[in-house]
Amino acid sequence: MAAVAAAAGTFARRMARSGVLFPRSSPQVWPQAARQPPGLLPAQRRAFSNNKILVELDTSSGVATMKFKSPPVNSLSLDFLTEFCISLEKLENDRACRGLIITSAIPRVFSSGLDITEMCGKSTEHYAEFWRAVQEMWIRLYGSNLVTVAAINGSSPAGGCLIALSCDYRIMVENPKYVIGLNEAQLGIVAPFWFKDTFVNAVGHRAAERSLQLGLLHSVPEAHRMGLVDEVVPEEKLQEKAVAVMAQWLALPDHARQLTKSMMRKTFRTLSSSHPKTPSRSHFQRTWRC
Ligand SMILES: CC/C=C\CCC/C=C/C(=O)SCCNC(=O)CCNC(=O)[C@H](O)C(C)(C)COP(=O)(O)OP(=O)(O)OC[C@H]1O[C@@H](n2cnc3c(N)ncnc32)[C@H](O)[C@@H]1OP(=O)(O)O
Repeated sequence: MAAVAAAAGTFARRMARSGVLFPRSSPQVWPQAARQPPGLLPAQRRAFSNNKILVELDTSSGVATMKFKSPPVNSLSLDFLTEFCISLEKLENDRACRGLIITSAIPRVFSSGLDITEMCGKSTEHYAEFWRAVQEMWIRLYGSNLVTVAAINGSSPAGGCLIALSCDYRIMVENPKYVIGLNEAQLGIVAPFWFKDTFVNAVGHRAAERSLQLGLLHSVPEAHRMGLVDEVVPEEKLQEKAVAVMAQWLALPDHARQLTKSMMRKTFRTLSSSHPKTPSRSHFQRTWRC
């Protein structure tokens, strides 16, 4: 318990050092981008970056694109998760931003999921901090007020799939080599219940039960058929499609869409507010035999 509290403090300090203010206090009002003072021509693009993630915000459309750029496979390390939360928080606090497209700058991989090296041979405090960061990433993304579109341009197992599932809409590139799913059971581990709930929410109970028990990684057509991804496109059309989908979602008043999203995801937010327990150090070590 003390380790979890210490981890929460460390994570909060990392976020605070970033200069990010949170939590967001009031819902945005539509349309953000139209509320620029008349006569002032704002810079159309803003960008910020760290060594894991690049973010570009087009202030004229209100749409930001977040690109994962952490070679070799965009694994979700503690640093990555921290940078992710900081970047998301910055966008949430930017009145010019209404929508976020998440994609990868690494060829063939969207994200390989949780960084396995973070879960081996580390201290209790480290596991607690890491686990806290995993939960925080999900809570913030799943509960985000922004319209979130996952433009999945590569394989996306386990935690990578969770990121996609936490978005409002998923578009995946058609490629016979790409797979997506919660494959934890194949690794001999159990997907945490909030991974499972997010999955069930997208594909329904029966499909989730089969897929999770077998730890399946689905091909793109299969993922599309079962509703794990909403749309499939050729690689060269991905960005154009993501922008078109975003425009469709942003055509609605923010407050109505946000309240609806919040209503749909409320059960999860209630669950998450109690911060599911961190697995113990011995659990990590037994799981990964390290
Ligand atoms: C106690 C814990 C309790 C519960 C946890 C439950 C929740 C767990 C969620 C997770 O997300 S666990 C992680 C699950 N992830 C995977 O199973 C993915 C494994 N990786 C792959 O399938 C492939 O790497 C790929 C993403 C499809 C990419 O394939 P590619 O052929 O392009 O690359 P390659 O396999 O050669 O890998 C390159 C390089 O990257 C390292 N790697 C891969 N995945 C991870 C990872 N998740 N974490 C850390 N490192 C990873 C891999 O070892 C290679 O390293 P090397 O070059 O040094 O050998």
